[in-house]
Amino acid sequence: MSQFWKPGTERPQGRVVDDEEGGLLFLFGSHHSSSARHGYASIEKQRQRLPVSKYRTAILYLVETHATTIIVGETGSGKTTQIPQYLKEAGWATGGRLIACTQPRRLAVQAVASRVAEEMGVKLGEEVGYTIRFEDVTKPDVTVLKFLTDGVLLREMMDDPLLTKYSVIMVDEAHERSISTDILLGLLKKIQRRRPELRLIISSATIEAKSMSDFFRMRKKRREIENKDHGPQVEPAILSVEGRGFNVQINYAEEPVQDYVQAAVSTTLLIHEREPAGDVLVFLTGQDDIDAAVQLLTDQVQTTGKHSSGLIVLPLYSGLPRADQELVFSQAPRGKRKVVISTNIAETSLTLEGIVYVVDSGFSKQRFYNPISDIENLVVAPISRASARQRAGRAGRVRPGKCYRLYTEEYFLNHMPNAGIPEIQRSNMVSCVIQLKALGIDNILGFDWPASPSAEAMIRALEVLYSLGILDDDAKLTSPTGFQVAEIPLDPMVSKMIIASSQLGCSEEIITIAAVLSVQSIWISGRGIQKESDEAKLRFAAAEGDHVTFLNVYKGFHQSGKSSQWCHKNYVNYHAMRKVLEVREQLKRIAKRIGLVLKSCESDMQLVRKAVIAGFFANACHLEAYSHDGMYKTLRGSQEVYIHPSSVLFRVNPKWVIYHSLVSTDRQYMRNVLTIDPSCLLDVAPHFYKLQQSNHLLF
Ligand SMILES: Nc1ncnc2c1ncn2[C@@H]1O[C@H](COP(=O)(O)OP(=O)(O)OP(=O)(O)O)[C@@H](O)[C@H]1O
Repeated sequence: MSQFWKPGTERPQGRVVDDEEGGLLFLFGSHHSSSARHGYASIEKQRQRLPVSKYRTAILYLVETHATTIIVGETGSGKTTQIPQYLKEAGWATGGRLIACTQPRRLAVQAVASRVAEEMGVKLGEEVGYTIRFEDVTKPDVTVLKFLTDGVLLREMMDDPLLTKYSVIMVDEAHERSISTDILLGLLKKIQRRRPELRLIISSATIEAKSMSDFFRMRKKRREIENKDHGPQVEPAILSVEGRGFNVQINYAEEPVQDYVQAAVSTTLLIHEREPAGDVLVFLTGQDDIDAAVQLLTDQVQTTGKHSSGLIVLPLYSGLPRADQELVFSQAPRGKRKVVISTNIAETSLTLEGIVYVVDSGFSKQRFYNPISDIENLVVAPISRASARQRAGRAGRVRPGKCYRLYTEEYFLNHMPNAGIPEIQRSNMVSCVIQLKALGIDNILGFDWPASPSAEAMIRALEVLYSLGILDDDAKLTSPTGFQVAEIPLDPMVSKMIIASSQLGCSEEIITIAAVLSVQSIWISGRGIQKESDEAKLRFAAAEGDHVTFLNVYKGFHQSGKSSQWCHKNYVNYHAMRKVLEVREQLKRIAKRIGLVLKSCESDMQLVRKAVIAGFFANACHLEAYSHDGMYKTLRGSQEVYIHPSSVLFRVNPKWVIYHSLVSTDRQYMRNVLTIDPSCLLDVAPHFYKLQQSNHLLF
């Protein structure tokens, strides 16, 4: 590999722990309680070896004496798995109180909770439990350590605004600055003023510690009052945990790579050919990239035949069904090498035990929102150095590892941004505004954020919510629509579409469509199979567009007995369809809970179209009369957009359409497109559109 790779000079990610007790490779057990096997070090010894264990007393002292403690430490130092246990051991979970530890991602919540349960020798769901969207694995009065996503903790606030059952809340991976983490931090700061006994722990990377500390520092007057009461110190404490896990050798590409998917595949094959045993974790950007890489790896393995028996390739992205996601935790059979190809879902908090090699493309899909055009795009963008370190840190957790960065060292050192932009500053704010409104926070513009979103984005969000009938003239949630939308954990436009479908009598169909829209793509696409997959798509194509086409696919899948062969034959992604089934069931449960009527309209697609328009009327577009290349203009904002090649309406170019989302490459492309009758826009959203005398629709 030396022609392509050059060892880097970045400070090593970790140190090699001395082999005093039984050999490096035998320090840690497997994910699912293997500590007793093969003479592995006992879990207690593993815990003691983690760098954070030397700080146990200091951490407990700071938490006792400070309202907020910010803990900074390298990846793998043991923050997530150990600190909640220390708190429990020190008595913070007595008297019916709970300790919470939040994570930005669902998969990490489950993985960390099961590891901590294993370390404590208890059954998951009893003393140690977790809650993620649609899934609660906790037991009332029994669970004392609870892992949850920050989004779920926000939802808990709707029932218990002061989060009274928690004694300590640890916000983990705060440096990721996910939108939910930032809202949570703003709200926790408010709660702290009303509940001085509540303790916060913010675990963060170094670069963010100072800004977190500034954010939680209270104003002088307040400080003086509270210090008189001899309560905890209100100045945040910062503790830096020194020490890391195992050594990770960093290798950089010698030249910039042209095609990171192909480069990731070649690097994986080289690792497989030349490196000793150990699993590989590859970071790409999204389902399309990952499916393409899985396909390429499988093809190359088959054509060369060289590696055929040795590789097990597993995709990992949020659109995969749970059971498939969990496969990444299983051990590869003896003599086989597992290759996990993942989005940044695996970037933080996860320990995949067999991983020795990490291949980092240097890219991830990131949201970028433009409040002027009101367009939010998921863009493939370079990651930050903080992310690159997190990715490298996925190797070296249970033994030394290697990381192959598919970019040059010069790029890493001189061009890669140090940290990413907080999500709240590059996102559409509609969901966030609804959440705050549902929590009774009316003065959204005056809310104390760790990083303020732009005023334009806020105003845009208020406008959109008003036009959807979710907020009233006083910017309060409407009843029942606004409150119902707040209960559905989806984009408000999708939620509004579901609510409208209940009134129109087509909720069964619309819930299916909403479930399909929640996965990235239900089609199998990739290099070399485009023609076949396009032909297969035509079998389901509906003149109305993609939404109705999805209903045809769902029907076919259902009639086939949910068969994987049927999917394979029709170039439909079986994983994605299983996820659709999962989400569909969850949405039906929520719909029932909030009093929606579940009903099918059979084949009346007019009703389906009307319901889609009720949510997405703001995304209406008109084909430009003079355009020969299918250029549309959005009615609102007059932005140039085109139908995405993956749409069944690509090249059909109907006159009027609405889209679900935009992707930006060389142009702005509309994904998931439906033909509409413009008069319907006036029926459904008369407050939003009006007819000009010349019969043109005006926004
Ligand atoms: N499922 C697991 N199987 C084996 N070892 C594990 C597992 N989970 C954690 N560990 C061990 O515990 C160490 C600390 O993990 P922990 O998640 O607490 O670290 P952290 O400091 O929070 O890092 P990060 O910020 O990357 O999440 C890991 O490096 C690994 O050695």
